[in-house]
Amino acid sequence: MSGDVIAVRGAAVAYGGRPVLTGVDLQVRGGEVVAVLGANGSGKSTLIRAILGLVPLAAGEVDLFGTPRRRFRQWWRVGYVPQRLGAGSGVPATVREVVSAGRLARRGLLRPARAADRRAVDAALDSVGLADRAADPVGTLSGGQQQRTLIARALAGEPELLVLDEPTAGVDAASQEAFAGALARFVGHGGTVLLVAHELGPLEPLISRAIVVHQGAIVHDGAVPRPAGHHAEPGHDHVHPHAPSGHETMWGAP
Ligand SMILES: Nc1ncnc2c1ncn2[C@@H]1O[C@H](COP(=O)(O)OP(=O)(O)OP(=O)(O)O)[C@@H](O)[C@H]1O
Repeated sequence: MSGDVIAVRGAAVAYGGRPVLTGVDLQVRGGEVVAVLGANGSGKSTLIRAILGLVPLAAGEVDLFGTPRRRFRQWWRVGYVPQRLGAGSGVPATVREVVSAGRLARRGLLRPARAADRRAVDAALDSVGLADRAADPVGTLSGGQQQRTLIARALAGEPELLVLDEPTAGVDAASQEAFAGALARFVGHGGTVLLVAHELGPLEPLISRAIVVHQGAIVHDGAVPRPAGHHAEPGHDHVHPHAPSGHETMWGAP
């Protein structure tokens, strides 16, 4: 039994027989903020989805909070922010409704919301700077604000571990700053973070460790690597989460 929040040993994932991750070992300890970097298609999202059990492992093991993931039931301890809201879902939910959904794992579906639930939702909205938009339909928000809504939904559950897939990809500067602030507060309260990032931007000072995924394997685990090539130039403004193939990212080949 380890004190790791996440422990991955020898993990492999294949889609339709095609290996996408192989031989992945990763430990994340309590209080760490670990960034998962790598070129488009390298397997970053697949890694975090495998950790959460959203895609099956072809080999290897994952433990969450010291429990084999197959037996892990305490999902309120984990907040997950997927890559983006489904475009044009047409659901006219308000920001507060979406964020309140983050309380469900805490309170169970049948028990009515209590003051503590409302407080947690208010705190989460505040933390991402959306308190004044709480009553607005999510669809009227900018992409960055919608992304912040998903982050608030995860924070509302008061998780111990936050797993985020490209939380700032294609997001405006104000939303990036708001997210960095929310993350700093979460970490300040002892939270643990695993996040996929294309570029770190204002998150960089918060990152305690970076791993780089290249062609389905972890090729670096340690300090945040230095940006390379033209992406390192001041003023380079990369906002495309999914660059066309052939376009090298700043975290490209090791
Ligand atoms: N559901 C799926 N079915 C089949 N192949 C998939 C599926 N999801 C991802 N892949 C493929 O697996 C590989 C890794 O994808 P993944 O999304 O993990 O990469 P990524 O590093 O997160 O990329 P990006 O930065 O573009 O999000 C890619 O070649 C991708 O096309």
